[in-house]
Amino acid sequence: MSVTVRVPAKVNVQLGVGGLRADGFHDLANVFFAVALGDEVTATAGEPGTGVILGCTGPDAGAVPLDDSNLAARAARLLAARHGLAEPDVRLDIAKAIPVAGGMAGGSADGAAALVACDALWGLGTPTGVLLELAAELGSDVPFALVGGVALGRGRGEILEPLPVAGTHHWVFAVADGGLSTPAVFRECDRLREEAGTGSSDTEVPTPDADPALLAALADGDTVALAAALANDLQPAALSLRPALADTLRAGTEAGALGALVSGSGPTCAFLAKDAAAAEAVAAALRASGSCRTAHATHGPVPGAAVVVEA
Ligand SMILES: C[C@](O)(CO)[C@H](O)COP(=O)(O)OP(=O)(O)OC[C@H]1O[C@@H](n2ccc(N)nc2=O)[C@H](O)[C@@H]1O
Ligand SMILES: Nc1ncnc2c1ncn2[C@@H]1O[C@H](COP(=O)(O)OP(=O)(O)OP(=O)(O)O)[C@@H](O)[C@H]1O
Repeated sequence: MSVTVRVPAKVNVQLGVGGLRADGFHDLANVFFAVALGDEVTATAGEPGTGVILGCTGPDAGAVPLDDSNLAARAARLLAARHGLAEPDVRLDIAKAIPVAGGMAGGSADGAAALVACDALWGLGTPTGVLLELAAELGSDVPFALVGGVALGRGRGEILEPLPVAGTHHWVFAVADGGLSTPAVFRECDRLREEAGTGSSDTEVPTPDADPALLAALADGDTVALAAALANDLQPAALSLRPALADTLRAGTEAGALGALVSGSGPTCAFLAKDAAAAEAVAAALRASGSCRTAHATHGPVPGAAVVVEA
């Protein structure tokens, strides 16, 4: 028996970053937006004693660790342990479309998908609240991949409030060569704040809040207003570590994108386009510009991790 779950990538349409907390995390005002570009994770019952076996396909499969650090494997073990089950015998096959270490929460998405797939495969019926708790244990971005749509994440991003939205927005994602480490980007953000003399701790940096203009644009389905309100406090840090991203942002804007920003911790760059045809044109221009490895047009918001096939 096997269960396949489809799970979205995210872009942060606002990423307000507070000061460094004593536990090493930053308080966020994190407006997550789920896009149709996504992974699929298939969980298949394994023979007794085989343990957790991982597989990954897709152009970037070689960059995905197929060991115990993989978030899909960690999710399967965490769910089994929560139900008092022994080491699970399960094969997890990841069809990878989300850029790896790209700031689009690809590993987190696979963790969320594995929770949902194993829950269905093992007939556990785990309540949503418990799945969200397990997701938060796996990482700050994992709960949103379960929920999808558009949501405001507070705390380190795991305390979610779904946001009212209207309509569909068309996005382009420019994928860079190589990834950026999320902790390194947060560290660079702190370093730049120290350098600017504003301080970097949570006693010095005000707690961020969601921008009312951004929330109104999302509620109204107004792409032009959303493009004007896009904001990412990690963008200066990502640009400092990878200055060439400025060329990518410029290339997409020159190709007619309404708005541009670095996605989360980067290095993927995200562009809003006025409609599907404009998104395809921006993606083609970005591919031709030589300022990124490839570019994908997609849309959102879309739902969170959900079963698509049970066989
Ligand atoms: C940049 C974002 O993708 C925006 O959604 C997330 O904040 C990152 O979420 P994530 O990759 O799930 O991060 P986690 O696995 O929870 O944490 C990895 C590391 O990122 C840093 N981190 C993460 C989240 C947060 N609110 N503050 C942080 O400082 C910490 O150094 C942490 O040790
Ligand atoms: N299933 C997975 N897919 C991809 N990377 C994974 C996975 N599990 C663990 N990893 C590890 O996590 C690192 C970060 O990968 P990921 O693709 O999640 O980055 P990201 O999209 O930048 O994350 P975020 O946006 O949540 O900060 C990878 O370099 C890899 O070592």
